[in-house]
Amino acid sequence: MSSKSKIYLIRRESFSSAHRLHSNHLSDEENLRIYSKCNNLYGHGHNYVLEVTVVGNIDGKTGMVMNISDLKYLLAEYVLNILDHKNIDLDVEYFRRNHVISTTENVAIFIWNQINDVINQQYKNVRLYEIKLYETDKNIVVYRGEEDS
Ligand SMILES: Nc1nc2c(c(=O)[nH]1)N=C([C@H](O)[C@H](O)COP(=O)(O)OP(=O)(O)OP(=O)(O)O)CN2
Ligand SMILES: [Zn+2]
Repeated sequence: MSSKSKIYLIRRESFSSAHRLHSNHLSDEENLRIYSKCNNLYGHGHNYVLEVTVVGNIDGKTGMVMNISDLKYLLAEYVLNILDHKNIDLDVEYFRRNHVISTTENVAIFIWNQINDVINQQYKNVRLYEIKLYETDKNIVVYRGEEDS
């Protein structure tokens, strides 16, 4: 027996990473003009706060949409172990290999892509709804997997 109530379940995690905002599509002058202090050669760091929201119905047998502990372990394996205490540009293959600019927008999309398929494969009645990523208290990005048509 499952309820039809649609529940949004949120897990908050934090991680510390270094990065440098630098685009291979821009000259050094343009990089400095656009990214200013964030383009400093040896980078800088952030204590990111991540809020992952999944949505689903309550399972009548467990009273849960999914066990938040399972979400915790999933985030540890696919996100935190990869990003925490790393240099995003140098240590994270997706950013290093593809020269992806490590803006909060691109890190949020990376996190979505890291866990969306895993959640869809492991949980029939749950889907990933939102990645909310705080680069600082004031700089926040929300991504819901939407693509403009
Ligand atoms: N669209 C984006 N703009 C900027 C990003 C980003 O990821 N997406 N990132 C940065 C830099 O990473 C920079 O480090 C932001 O830090 P900072 O300027 O210190 O953050 P605050 O704005 O919170 O600092 P205050 O000076 O206290 O306002 C820049 N832009
Ligand atoms: Zn930064």
